[in-house]
Amino acid sequence: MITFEGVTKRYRDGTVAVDDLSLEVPTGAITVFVGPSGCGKTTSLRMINRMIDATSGRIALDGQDVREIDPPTLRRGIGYVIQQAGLFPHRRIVDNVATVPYLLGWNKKKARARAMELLELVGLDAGLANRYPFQLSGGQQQRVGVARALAADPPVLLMDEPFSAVDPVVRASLQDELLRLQSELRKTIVFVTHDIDEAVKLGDTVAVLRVGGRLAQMAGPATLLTEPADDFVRGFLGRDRGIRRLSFISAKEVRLGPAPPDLVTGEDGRPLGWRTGDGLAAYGTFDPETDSLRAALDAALLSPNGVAVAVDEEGRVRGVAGRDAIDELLAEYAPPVKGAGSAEEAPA
Ligand SMILES: Nc1ncnc2c1ncn2[C@@H]1O[C@H](COP(=O)(O)OP(=O)(O)OP(=O)(O)O)[C@@H](O)[C@H]1O
Repeated sequence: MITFEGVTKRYRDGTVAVDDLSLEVPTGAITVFVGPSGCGKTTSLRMINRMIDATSGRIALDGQDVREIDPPTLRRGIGYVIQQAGLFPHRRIVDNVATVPYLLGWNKKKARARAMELLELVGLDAGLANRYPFQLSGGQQQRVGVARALAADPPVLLMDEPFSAVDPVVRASLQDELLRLQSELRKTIVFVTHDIDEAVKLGDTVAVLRVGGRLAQMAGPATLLTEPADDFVRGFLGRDRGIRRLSFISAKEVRLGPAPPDLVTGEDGRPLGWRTGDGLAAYGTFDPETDSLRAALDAALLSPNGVAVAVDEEGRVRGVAGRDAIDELLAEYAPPVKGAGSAEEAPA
């Protein structure tokens, strides 16, 4: 566990970047620091591995004050991933990943073998190992950055906007990959982002900071979306807060009706499309057993007639949900925001 106890950072010019911050980062889970630009996210993160020292207060790692641990020892147990990966441009990918093992004095063979293992772990082809960073896409470089941070198997990982320099599609796949990795590795991860969607997707716990480095609210994503602490948090979550919340509600609740005859299915029971005058139109599907209400809504929006097709795990049609069935649940879980106050500070 990482504990912040009344931590303040005042820079030399008098800027108070973090003000009396107290919070706990649980072991083996992802804690996201989110908030508008300049709210002290990066400063808070870097005080953990002492790239920045706190002005006052205490940060402890499993009970030990980080100021009592010399920085190289401290950083050996803390992986660090930054935006645009920060790879060494003149080192091959394999040697970039092996950076920390080399520093730890491992022999080259062992360090490279570990690097190859890690490349596989983050989903990169072994054929990329001998390339240089500029020969990789942005998304691949970011994966290398994650592999490098994991090289010495540190229990703690600090990630500072690691996916913000890549396009939204690559970004979503990097996020999915991180969640997959985390389900295996169970690291203590502190993840900084200014993107609330990324925060609620990745965080087991989300800490919302406001400018001045003050904690506005710390909660699990579902609680954050349902019970924002104040107008600032409500404003930061945005007007589509209700829609985001749907991701945390099971689609099992959607009332299904029988599939109408104009839904054409194949012999295997899988949908082929909606019959129209001149062919088949697109359809959207969701699996009520595993998907969220958000997926059901997306499926309804994808179909020209607004009807979502419910399928089983094999993709076979189980029934359909019309907009009325989905609207019933939307009215319950995502009612229109009444009299939402304006945020003190606009989100980044
Ligand atoms: N070395 C420094 N000297 C003076 N002020 C600084 C320094 N580094 C950061 N700051 C200020 O401290 C505040 C917090 O900065 P920080 O980088 O921690 O915020 P952030 O939330 O990570 O922002 P962003 O999302 O824009 O990266 C900002 O007002 C910033 O200008």
